[in-house]
Amino acid sequence: MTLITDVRLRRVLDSRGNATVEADVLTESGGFGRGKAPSGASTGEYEAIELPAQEAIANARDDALPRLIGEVHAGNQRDVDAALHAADGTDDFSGIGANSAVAISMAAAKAGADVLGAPLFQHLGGTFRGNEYPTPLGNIIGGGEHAADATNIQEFLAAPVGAPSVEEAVFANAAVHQEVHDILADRDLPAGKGDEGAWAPSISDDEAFEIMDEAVETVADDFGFAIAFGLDVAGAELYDEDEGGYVYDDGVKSTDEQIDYIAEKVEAYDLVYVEDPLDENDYEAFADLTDRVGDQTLVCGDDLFVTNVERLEAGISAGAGNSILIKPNQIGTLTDAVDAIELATRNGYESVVSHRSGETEDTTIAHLAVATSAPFIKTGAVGGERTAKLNELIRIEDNAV
Ligand SMILES: C=C(OP(=O)(O)O)C(=O)O
Ligand SMILES: [Mg+2]
Repeated sequence: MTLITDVRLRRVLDSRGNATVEADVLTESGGFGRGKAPSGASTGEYEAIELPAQEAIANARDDALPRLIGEVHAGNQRDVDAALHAADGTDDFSGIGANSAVAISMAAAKAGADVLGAPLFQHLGGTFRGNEYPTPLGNIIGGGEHAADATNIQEFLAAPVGAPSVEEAVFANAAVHQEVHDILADRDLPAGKGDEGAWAPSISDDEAFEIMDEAVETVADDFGFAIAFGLDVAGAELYDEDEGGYVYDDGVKSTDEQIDYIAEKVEAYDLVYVEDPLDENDYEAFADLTDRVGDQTLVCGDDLFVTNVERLEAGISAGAGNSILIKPNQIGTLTDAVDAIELATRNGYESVVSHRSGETEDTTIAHLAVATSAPFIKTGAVGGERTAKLNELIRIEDNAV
């Protein structure tokens, strides 16, 4: 029933106005699924390779489609993703492009769900899934590679850890976003938005910490549940070996100083989450920081692990981090992403399913988070390509998908 009968690929826009890959998968019995690839800006050195959209489409048409059409069932995700790997023939998807691979992988999953008449999360996770919902981490203030002339730390993230429902959590994050706008206006600080919709004022990181602290406290009082916050430091973007460490506007921190700095911020602000606090090649420094604060906060590897089971295995052996960011396009297929989540879970690492800074209206990651009972999802706070996922979570919770 789910035999793939056609795969159509086209170039569409992402949220930055760049070209990305959209895939449609059709099946024998009329099943249909559509997936779109997101795209990073602060990409990890070890990510699967995104090719220019037209090149990825041309290569996938030549190499992947003959291995899928009439050959593979969309309902068997492992077969679909194995065919994509076989068609690609490299270990980093530089043949057909991780953007073509992930778009087809997600489209096939949706076609499989369509044939079953089941929600995507249930097709991916099974019938016993759908009762646990991730806490959304909402990007509120940001800079780094996502906005010029703003904070050095890439993302200050609201974390509504006490929310009684996804719906309340999503609205709390939006309220923190509005509250920060009001605080910035009171301080006469103009701010545009970065790529993910976070405010991008020209302020120091210290001021951003203060503003976040004030905003989450105000909104927590209004909503009546605990809201904490966290960070994506995007340490690999700050790290410069030639400069001898992590380069901030107010100076360079050595690795030991960076560890102290992050540990102090965790203590001072009760941070519940710190992503990529250190460079993507420094498992040892990640392990040192995890020793220091791993019982108080999630130390999450994004560029460190790149959703890759081998890099995660190395991290587990080293004691580096206690959490992994899961970005399907970083590794190329849903199978690889789920394998990384399952390895993480078996080893006590928390999974945080994540968007990219360049996004589309695709909602697959909302379903993936529910399907795998991921405790967190990072997918912004406002902006259409972000609310597409947040609103889908609300619908999933409401049994409306
Ligand atoms: C979402 C992120 O940004 P990008 O997509 O630019 O890697 C991130 O670093 O976690
Ligand atoms: Mg990151």
